[in-house]
Amino acid sequence: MAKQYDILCRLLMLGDSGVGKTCMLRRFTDSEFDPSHISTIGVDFKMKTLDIDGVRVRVQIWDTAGQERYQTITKQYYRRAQGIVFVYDITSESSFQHIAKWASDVDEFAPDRVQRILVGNKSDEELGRQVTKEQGSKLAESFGMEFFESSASTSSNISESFTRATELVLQAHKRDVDHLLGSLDDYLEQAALEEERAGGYGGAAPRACAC
Ligand SMILES: Nc1nc2c(ncn2[C@@H]2O[C@H](COP(=O)(O)OP(=O)(O)OP(=O)(O)O)[C@@H](O)[C@H]2O)c(=O)[nH]1
Repeated sequence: MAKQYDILCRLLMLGDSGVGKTCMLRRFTDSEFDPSHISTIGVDFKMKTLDIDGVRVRVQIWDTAGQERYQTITKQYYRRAQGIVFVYDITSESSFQHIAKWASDVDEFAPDRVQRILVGNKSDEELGRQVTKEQGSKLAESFGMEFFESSASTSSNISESFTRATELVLQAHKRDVDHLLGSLDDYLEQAALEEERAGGYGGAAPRACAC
């Protein structure tokens, strides 16, 4: 059977519990928003295929638990990440302050070449805003990251954020794309197996995502 993608790209979402990582991912892959907060246990993932400049990129996005008690588990996933989406909640000053701690963990545990973006989520909650757009932008700049404000609720900048993170990974690997294609074949085989075993997101999502 013909391959449905050219490259597999692995992104990892990091940020405090409750900032909206799972909601962002669901919005991106399933176009859904569920206002309830069920904390992620450990890690979960979803996949979506993007067309970036004619390259079919199968993006595997790992959604990690923000809760401290899962950190030992989640850190094991940093090593294989190619892109990191740091997320804070614009209505939570503490989640913004903690980005420095998430970034320092990534420095310690992720590959040197990992690409990063910063996302301030819940931009629809203007009345509860505790972190200005300028603060977010400055922090991102200080870490050399691109910055977005998003809303999983309204869908604002959700696709843009994940797509940009994927583009950055592709750019970073452009020179050794042949090597990437080879090694990512293994990833896809493994991912397909895991997806089949897990039945997608907690068994609720269809196996083939809307890509
Ligand atoms: N208003 C608003 N609420 C949001 C948005 N994104 C998420 N939420 C709400 O924030 C809460 C937490 O969202 P989750 O996606 O479960 O948060 P999380 O970061 O995955 O949390 P952990 O799994 O514990 O790490 C939920 O009640 C969501 O409904 C958003 O863009 N706008």
